[in-house]
Parts: sequence; structure tokens; C-alpha cells
Amino acid sequence: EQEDTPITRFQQYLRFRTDHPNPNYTAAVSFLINQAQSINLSTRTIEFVPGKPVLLLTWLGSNPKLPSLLFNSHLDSVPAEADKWIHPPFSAHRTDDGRIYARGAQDDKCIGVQYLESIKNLKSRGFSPLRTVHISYVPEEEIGGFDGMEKFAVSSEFAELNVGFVVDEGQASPGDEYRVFYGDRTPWELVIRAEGIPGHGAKLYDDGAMENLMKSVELISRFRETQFDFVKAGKAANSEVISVNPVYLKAGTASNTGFVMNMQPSEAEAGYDLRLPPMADPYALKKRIAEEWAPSIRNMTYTIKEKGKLRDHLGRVIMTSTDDSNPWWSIFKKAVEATGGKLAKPEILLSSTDARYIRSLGIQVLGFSPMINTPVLVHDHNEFLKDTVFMKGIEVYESVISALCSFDGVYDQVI
Ligand SMILES: CSCC[C@H](NC=O)C(=O)O
Ligand SMILES: [Zn+2]
Ligand SMILES: [Zn+2]
Repeated sequence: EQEDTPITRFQQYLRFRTDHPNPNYTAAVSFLINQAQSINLSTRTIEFVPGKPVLLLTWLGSNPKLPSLLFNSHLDSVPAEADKWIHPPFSAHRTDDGRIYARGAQDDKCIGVQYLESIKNLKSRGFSPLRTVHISYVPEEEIGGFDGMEKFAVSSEFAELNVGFVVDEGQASPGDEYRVFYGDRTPWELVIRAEGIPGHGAKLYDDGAMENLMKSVELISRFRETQFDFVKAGKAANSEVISVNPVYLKAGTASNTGFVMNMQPSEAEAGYDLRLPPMADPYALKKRIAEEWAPSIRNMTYTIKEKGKLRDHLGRVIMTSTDDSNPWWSIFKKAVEATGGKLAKPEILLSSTDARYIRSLGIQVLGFSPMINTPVLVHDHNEFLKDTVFMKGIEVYESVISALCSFDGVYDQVI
């Protein structure tokens, strides 16, 4: 007979194929609904986009008028190159020394199961919450959250939850202090295009498209170096500077065998993954792009797709305060410490999570995944989490959830 333990339940959840590019959410959501019903949580599925469900679980508080708490995770994961893994990425194989290998083991199916397991334990001890606790499972985070959290966050269903404070995913910590994140970087998809005079490949002339584009590519590389130098000099963390990384180059005239080699093309284009930390000045950067990186005098144009906002509706920079003026922070910190854990200095996250959509509503979010002594393997081959770390995480959430939902203070929105 198959065992049924928190670990086997974690393994079951990891085996659902919610990896991109074709995540199947149906089976994973039914599994979670079953788990939730077995501990008497109410369940609700909302499809803002058909086939892309948001699952919402609720544990009603004794004072449901108080702003609620939301614990969020995403259902989807990035793809895995199975042949490059030492154990198949969807087998959730557990080694003799307790490593559970699976895509999603760290990012972020661990927290999705830990939330449920910790509530199960709290319930079995007879604990009941003062504030209502919600758990959400959203689709599409890994590809930007546009059909997931972005729509959920602005929905009437979300507004009705009256959320006061949110905990979302964080990242593993190789050391023995838990990492916690008070802000994300905002992604911009930047494409620069150059047009120019076409001509014979043998001729030297000004204003060719490739020449125009390459000048910009060099300028952008130089800017990238200045940002990276701050990091290398120890003046800023990687996540505190603007990163701009080339992700594609497109130019040339196609031939049957590849490219026509004696023609200088009339169009050329480059794409960048650009990330802005919350404290960056988006206007200054846009000016730089317009005047230096894609100036019309060099026949250049550009598009920026902003995948999230840097400021809330009142124009405030979107960050969660992590000092003792914020009672949610103090309660969270003490709750982690009560389990014998220590928090590292709060950080900005290098990448971007769904937390940015909630922060842009003016609601505070901390990014937290309780994994210490664990190498950071998000989106990497051989992603794993140790069983002991997973089990300890359940205990940490028991402490965090019970402390936050017992907070009876009046300071419900301290930004
Ligand atoms: C364009 S938003 C993409 C969101 C994605 N999140 C996790 O990796 C990221 O690249 O950070
Ligand atoms: Zn994630
Ligand atoms: Zn991810």
C-alpha cells in the first residue's frame, strides 16, 4: 500500500505536468481541492481565462471583518530538459539521503503543499484563526502572470477578499539564514530596430542598418558593464541594479543555405531582457533609450513592453517595508525566529514574481520560501529539495500563519 505522508503528498503534486509550454492544470487543481476538502477548507475555482484556473482556498477567521491574509503560490513551472537531469524531472524521485528531485521542487510547489500541511497541523491542534486565511494557486506565473495573477489581482473576487497582507514565493538560501524579499524587479522587454541603406557587401558606407544597430548594441553593453561594475565592486546586489541582457539578434538576408553573404541588410533588430529595481528611475532610462540606444537620427526605433508597474496608483514606489514600524513585518520576523530560524537582511528579488501585481494595489507582500542550506536551483537542471528542509518549512509556516492570523491590531495598512 502507498504511504500517505506530507512527503508523498509533495511528490504527488510534483508529478503533475504543469510545466510550460503546455501546462495541464486540471489534475493538479483536483488534487489540491481534495487535499483542501480533507481538512475542511472551502474551495473555489475562478477561470479568468478558460483552461487557466485560479484556485482559492479559505479558512474562515472568527472575525472575518478584519483584513485577511493571503498565501500565494503558482501552479505552473518552467520546462525541464529531461536528458540533462540525473533523475527524471517529473518522477519526484527521493534519494537515500532525502533529496526530492523534480521541476518545481523549489519553484514553487514546495510552498503550495507546505501551506496546506501547516494548516492541517494547526487544525489538528485545535487552533482557530482570528483573521481569515486564504491560499491561492495561480496559473501562468512563469510566463508573466498575464492570464493569472495580473487578472486575479484586479478582479472583484480579489477585492472581496479584503486582503491585508500577503506572503508569496521567495528563494532558497545556501546558508543557514532564511531569505526574505520586499520587492521584485520589473521586467521590460526592449526591442531596438535599425533601418539603413542596403548595399553591396563589399562597399564601405555610412548608415547601414547593421552598422546603426551595432553602435547601439555597443552602447547598451557599456551601460550593462557600468551596472555590473557596481555589483562586482560590492556596492550593490545583483538585484539592485538595472540589468539589460541581449536575448536575440535578427538581421541578414536569407538564402537557401543560410544567409546571403554579399548583401548588407536594410533592417536589423535586437531584443533585450531588461529589469528595473523598484528604486530605479524609469523616466531617465526611457530618455536614455530614446536619445542614445535607439535615436531617430540613426534611423532607429524601439518598443518597450513593461510587464508590470513600478509604482502604485498613488505614485509610490512599490516596496514592502521591513522595519518595526510595519507590524506585519515584526510579527512575521518573530514567527520565523520562534522556530529557531534567523532571517537574512531583506532583499530585492533578482527576477519577477506575481507579488508585483499585488504590491501595485498598495498591499504589502513578502516573498518567502523557507529553504535554508539549499543551493538555489530555480529554473536549473536537477532542481531538488531535501525532505528535512521541506518538513521544517511546514513548521515555519505553522508559526507564521498562526502568528499573522492572530494579529488583532488596528494598523491594517502600513505602507
Ligand atoms: C515577463 S515576466 C516573467 C516572469 C518570470 N518569473 C519567474 O521567473 C521572470 O522572468 O522573472
Ligand atoms: Zn516561482
Ligand atoms: Zn520560476
